[in-house]
Amino acid sequence: MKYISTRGEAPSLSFEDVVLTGLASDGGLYVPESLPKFSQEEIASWAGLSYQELAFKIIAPFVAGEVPDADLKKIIDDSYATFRHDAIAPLVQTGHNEWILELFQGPTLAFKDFALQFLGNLLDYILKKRDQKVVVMGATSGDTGSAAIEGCRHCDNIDIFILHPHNRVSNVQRKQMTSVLEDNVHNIALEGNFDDCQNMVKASFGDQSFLPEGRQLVAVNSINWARIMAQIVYYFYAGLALGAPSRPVSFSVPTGNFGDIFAGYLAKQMGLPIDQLVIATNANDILHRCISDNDHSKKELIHSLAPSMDIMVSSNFERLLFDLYGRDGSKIKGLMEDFKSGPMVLKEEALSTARELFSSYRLDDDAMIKVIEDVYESTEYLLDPHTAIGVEAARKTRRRTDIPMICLSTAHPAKFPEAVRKAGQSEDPALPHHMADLFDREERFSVLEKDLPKVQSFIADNIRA
Ligand SMILES: Cc1ncc(COP(=O)(O)O)c(C=O)c1O
Ligand SMILES: N[C@@H](CCOP(=O)(O)O)C(=O)O
Repeated sequence: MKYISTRGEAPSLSFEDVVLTGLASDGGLYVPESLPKFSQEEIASWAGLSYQELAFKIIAPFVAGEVPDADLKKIIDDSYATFRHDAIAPLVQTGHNEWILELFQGPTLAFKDFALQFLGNLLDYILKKRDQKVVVMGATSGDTGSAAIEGCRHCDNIDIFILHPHNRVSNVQRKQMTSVLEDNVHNIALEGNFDDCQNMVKASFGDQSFLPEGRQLVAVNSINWARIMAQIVYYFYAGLALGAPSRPVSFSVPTGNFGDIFAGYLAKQMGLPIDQLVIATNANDILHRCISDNDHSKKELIHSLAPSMDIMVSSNFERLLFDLYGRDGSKIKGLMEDFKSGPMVLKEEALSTARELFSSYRLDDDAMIKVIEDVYESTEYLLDPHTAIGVEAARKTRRRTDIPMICLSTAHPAKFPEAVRKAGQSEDPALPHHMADLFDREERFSVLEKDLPKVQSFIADNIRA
């Protein structure tokens, strides 16, 4: 299996090399040269497999033997051993044929654990085998950071630097990151927004000369292919649990960087019968505007009560565009260059395919709060703000009620007490037992200006020998 860049100029890479990178050298994102495809019979034969067994079936073709099967199975087993629910991704019914897929049962209470506990173990394995040390640099709007830190904190061969927007993540999210005090973990609170953090990460991948000799950057954001790959699994898992492939299923996905829903799109290309894929956005609605009005233009980022989705430039949209433009890297290069200085306008054919593939909907904070209230009143189920956006987007855009609609619950409500209180809850939702003392833990982080050379010197100064 080879991995190629969406901008067509960077060298193709093997699986292990693609895991050890982030952006391609031409600024593009890596994707597999071709996707594994599964027949309906093969998918049907997976009914009843455990999450870990299914993960192996789906991930192994992408690894293509570069990691021996027994080692890959162990990495998968270790990665999901820390989840709090035996089903790993349990389903809960909230309405007629409407389901919540709880993706927050991992150690840091968000869907990011599915890929990042796996990526942490995979990196540890590859780096030990190669006797190599790397620098992980990531940007977070709150959830990727803690999941990546949890996945990498025990890796001797990794120094990890996570940039979060100062005062723009919830207190629980900040504490989860900044109370990890291992020598190899560094939190930077950047005086800027998530897009500023993400831009710094991307710029640093483009020019890594600030690093000591022999070190390279590795991404933990969804620009890293391994993130997307691991997220494909739960689409198959939920689909199989609700009758696929004998019947289709639909998904609604709270969306920011477009990684999670892109994994759903890939599951569909690989053979899972998916009817609808709903892009659910908060007020930072560039993707909804793009699908509904062909308006993919940047606006000022809004600070919302679903802060993890406060993202304007959705990195993984480029991976979809690559497919929509016939996998022609030169066209994507041109589009992305134009987008630096103005809106991106999709050509008619690409837009109409995107509209066949995706529905979209946007919710602002007031509407989202009302959904948390209403769902709690009718079911006593407490949604987190991001999930609430997904649930309402599903209800508003659903075409067929005879097809199960699965709303991805991307975070635990305890991470966002502010929104939950506004939705009428008299107490903050309880944190799980392993985090009960979170607010008593010591914190360590550095506040830095939005200045790339300063951030890069901070990183260079703190890399262990
Ligand atoms: C809780 C939560 N929901 C939804 C999203 C959006 O996911 P994606 O960026 O993969 O679109 C994120 C982060 O991006 C998140 O942390
Ligand atoms: N919501 C994310 C933003 C980063 O997205 P990623 O999936 O590309 O890592 C976060 O919580 O950090």
